[in-house]
Amino acid sequence: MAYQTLIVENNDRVALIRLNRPEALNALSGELISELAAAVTAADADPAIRCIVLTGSEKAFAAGADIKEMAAKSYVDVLTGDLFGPEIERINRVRKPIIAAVAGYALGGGCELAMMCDFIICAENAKFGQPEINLGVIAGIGGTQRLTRFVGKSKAMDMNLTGRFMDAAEAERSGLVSRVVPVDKLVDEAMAAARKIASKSAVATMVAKEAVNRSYETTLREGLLYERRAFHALFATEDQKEGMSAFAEKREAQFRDR
Ligand SMILES: CC(C)(O)CC(=O)SCCNC(=O)CCNC(=O)[C@H](O)C(C)(C)COP(=O)(O)OP(=O)(O)OC[C@H]1O[C@@H](n2cnc3c(N)ncnc32)[C@H](O)[C@@H]1OP(=O)(O)O
Repeated sequence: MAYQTLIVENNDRVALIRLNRPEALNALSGELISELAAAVTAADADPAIRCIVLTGSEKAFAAGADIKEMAAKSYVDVLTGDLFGPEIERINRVRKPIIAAVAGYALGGGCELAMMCDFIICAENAKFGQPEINLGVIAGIGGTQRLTRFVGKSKAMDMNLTGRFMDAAEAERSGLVSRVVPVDKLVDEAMAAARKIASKSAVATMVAKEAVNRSYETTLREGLLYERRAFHALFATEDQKEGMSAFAEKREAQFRDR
């Protein structure tokens, strides 16, 4: 499919999706967000793809929702049109792992989009923020909920109430990102992580993603039981036999996703 605001490359079982609206710092226009939802859904359905990497440019991952496009909308418009709702639901339903590779600004919806991914690798120049308060609104797709779970109440309040940005070092210290790398290594590092994930059992990978995400939505007791049962269930797969035999035989496992 041809996209106007994205560049999609499928490379060695990894879909690399680049947001591509440089003139607006990858602001999330209606067109961009619909194309992104379509691209991640297509990658999720493609049996040749095992992992997705989402990135932007060196200057901006994404500077948030497109303010100029939203400015004149009324309450009735955004409520009845469910602004962002359906597209974000589609992105959140992706079952394959998604890595956000963030350089430059990840603000508002950009920060929220990165947090929707399974983990974030960022460049040394990354800046995260929820500056919606400066526009007379609040975050609308995760900035008050996911950010609080990542960095705790105090920092999430600070960022949502003052609109201040967090740099890469603070983001790593706070647990928002998993690693920080030089800008020119960002995409290579994210692609290497994605290829590593692609080499594992796709069944175990999918179950692991679901189990970690479950920890956000349930009690510890329920989550631990869910995890244990999911672990037990993987003993019904050929990949469990292959993985454990390969360990004992001191060779690389050849997973077949069965
Ligand atoms: C998803 C929700 C519900 O949570 C809501 C949101 O996300 S609301 C949006 C939150 N984001 C912001 O408030 C960030 C807005 N952008 C900026 O503050 C600055 O652009 C900057 C600090 C990221 C970068 O500043 P600078 O380097 O000076 O570049 P600019 O000249 O400002 O920008 C270049 C160009 O991009 C356009 N731009 C930038 N951000 C947006 C945006 N969010 N929406 C629409 N357009 C954006 C900016 O207007 C410039 O274009 P021109 O005016 O020169 O044509």
